[in-house]
Amino acid sequence: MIEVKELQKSFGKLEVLKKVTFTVDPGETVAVIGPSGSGKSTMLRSLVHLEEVNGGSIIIQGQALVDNGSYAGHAQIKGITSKMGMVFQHFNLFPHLTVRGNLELAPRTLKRESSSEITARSKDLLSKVGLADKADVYPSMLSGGQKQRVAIARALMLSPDILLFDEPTSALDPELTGEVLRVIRQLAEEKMTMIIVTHEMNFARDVADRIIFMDKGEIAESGTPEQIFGSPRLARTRSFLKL
Ligand SMILES: Nc1ncnc2c1ncn2[C@@H]1O[C@H](COP(=O)(O)OP(=O)(O)OP(=O)(O)O)[C@@H](O)[C@H]1O
Repeated sequence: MIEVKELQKSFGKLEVLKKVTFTVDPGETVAVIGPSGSGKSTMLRSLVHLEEVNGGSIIIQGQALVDNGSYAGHAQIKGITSKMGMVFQHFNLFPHLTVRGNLELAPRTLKRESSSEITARSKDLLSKVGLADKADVYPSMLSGGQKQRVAIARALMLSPDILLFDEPTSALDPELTGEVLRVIRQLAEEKMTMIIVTHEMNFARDVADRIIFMDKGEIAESGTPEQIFGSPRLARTRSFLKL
């Protein structure tokens, strides 16, 4: 369970998040849509402590990352964020490591399990994203869609309870988005808890259990895909979506 309460964030005088409140249940896939600059990425980055907020609370599986504007201690923050994986728009792979090296770096640094267990999981996860034959190549040899699938496999290496995606297909040529969305769809079917910031409206409609529409730092509207895409009451979303 993710609970976000009255989250506030400003960059200087610019108020980017204005008391944003929502919850995500275990196993739920939530898509976050909205115009450019509405605060979607800032909200997502706050959940994994890549941004520090100025007010409000973020409670992940009952543990407060930030409670009424006060951050938990370093160890608790590390414990909470280690349960979350993040996939970025620009993949953020390490160029000097092979695909396998990218997947295995974090688990090998943490040394929580044996080398052979780590190798076995990276092999499994590369098969899961359809890249079993790419283990030993460097990211520069891969297409954008392949890079993003490696990034998803890497995020899964630490067996996260929650996966966050920040516009995972926005940097891809249109013909490469399908292969990435297929992997995310499979994770949704497996009931991974996910928040996906996306501009892919058809994907949001097909895969999300719930859609949050952000506008000017606020949650303007939220609901099931049927409500968002079908209801005449959701006028702001419908106008944004040009429905
Ligand atoms: N580090 C920063 N310093 C100053 N302003 C920032 C910073 N990061 C984001 N902003 C500003 O905060 C606002 C919200 O940005 P954010 O990236 O969260 O929006 P977004 O909804 O994800 O937009 P997009 O769909 O274009 O990615 C924007 O006006 C942006 O310029």
